[in-house]
Amino acid sequence: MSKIIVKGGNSLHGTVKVDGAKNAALPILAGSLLANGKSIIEDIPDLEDVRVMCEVLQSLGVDLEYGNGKAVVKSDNVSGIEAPYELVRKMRASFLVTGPLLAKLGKARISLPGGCAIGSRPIDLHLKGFSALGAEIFMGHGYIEAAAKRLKGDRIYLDYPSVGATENIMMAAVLAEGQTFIENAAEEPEIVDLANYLNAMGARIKGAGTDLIKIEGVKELKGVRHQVIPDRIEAGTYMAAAAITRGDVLINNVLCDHLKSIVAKLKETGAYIEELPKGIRVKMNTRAKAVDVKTLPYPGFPTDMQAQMMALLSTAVGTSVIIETVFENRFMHVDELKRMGAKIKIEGRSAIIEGTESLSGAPVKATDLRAGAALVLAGLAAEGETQVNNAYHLDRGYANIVAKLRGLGAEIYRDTDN
Ligand SMILES: CC(=O)N[C@H]1[C@@H](OP(=O)(O)OP(=O)(O)OC[C@H]2O[C@@H](n3ccc(=O)[nH]c3=O)[C@H](O)[C@@H]2O)O[C@H](CO)[C@@H](O)[C@@H]1O
Ligand SMILES: C=C(OP(=O)(O)O)C(=O)O
Repeated sequence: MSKIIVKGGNSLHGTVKVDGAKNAALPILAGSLLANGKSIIEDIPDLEDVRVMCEVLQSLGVDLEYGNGKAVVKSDNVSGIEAPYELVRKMRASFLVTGPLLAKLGKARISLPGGCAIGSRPIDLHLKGFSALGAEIFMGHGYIEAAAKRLKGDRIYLDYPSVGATENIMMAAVLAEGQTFIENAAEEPEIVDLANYLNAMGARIKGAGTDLIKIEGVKELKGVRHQVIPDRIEAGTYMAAAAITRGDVLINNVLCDHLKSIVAKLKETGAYIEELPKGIRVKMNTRAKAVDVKTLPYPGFPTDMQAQMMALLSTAVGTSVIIETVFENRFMHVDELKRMGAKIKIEGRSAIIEGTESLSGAPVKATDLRAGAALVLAGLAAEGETQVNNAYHLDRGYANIVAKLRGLGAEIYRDTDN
């Protein structure tokens, strides 16, 4: 089981480049199932989750080559309809093949994703959407089966603006008969990127990025070339790394428009931030000031940055409150940060963080991807050595994190022997 070892105390300086967005690449790869002909998808991050999605697609009969940030995909001969337990249990986002399979082949059999370390994560909204489009849904033996001869457009109101449900329903609706309206849709930039890819393939989607998405079904989609947007969460993590180490870092390949809530909160902590056409510079001279944060669907503060922000606020002057509204159990990093000397109390969905001048390095354990990132950030600022165990969680979402941080002057390495 691999560990990341961090010796804290170095301020980070220099330039780091962000990769393509995991949360855009995954639905886009799933969406490539819908096309005939070749799609070339570029700026795909080199991540474990991407490799799992490629395995899922290949198991369905997709002709897929992946390497050096590029996937060449041909889905003309897809005949498989099943995403098995062995793959879905590795990555929940595998469930995103359901909409495309249902649209293209009229059938899908997918292992139920189940919960994970951050919450129970039901899929009721995805299924409600498929049913509204005319699919019959059966559940049994840990699998969901959905079937429809041809889906028919409808008006679907999401009780919550779920990212995955919006994407899955959008992908199901692009080949449906007639018009579909998704109301209270999620507005994340990754949904816009997926819609741009599908529209380039010939889909007719309007309103992606707003809470009302209109889809006019078409008969066929054709493969195209597409470049995945930069990862705003990876960018935010390096921004927080600059702030927690009181460094000065230029983060390249970012879209500042996608980072507004993160920029606003970091500015409140006292960071100097300079937005450039394709980059963002974060400089911090003093200890952060305490701030309050509430996670919300986009354009609110992202839940995927909550743990990293908590690491920073653990070292702030004053008391901060973080309210996590998106996932019911996304505070698993708290006990680990406390082992490093952080003073945090949980009250329901709120974490009350009394900033402390210094954290102390300790052996800790990543419980999920962003918890792992938060512990690495805390380790960068802590006195002495921090060992982040179960570091494989970080490989789901951060390509080359150790090399990137080392390039900024961090003393960090990976120990794969244990
Ligand atoms: C691969 C990917 O893009 N993952 C992101 C996606 O996850 P994901 O798409 O799973 O997140 P959702 O937006 O669907 O989930 C948000 C909330 O809605 C609830 N819910 C969701 C679906 C449903 O059918 N019923 C239901 O109750 C979830 O349990 C959760 O409490 O958006 C999350 C919220 O920004 C991010 O943290 C994840 O990084
Ligand atoms: C929660 C995350 O991903 P997933 O939805 O794939 O679990 C994340 O990226 O922080």
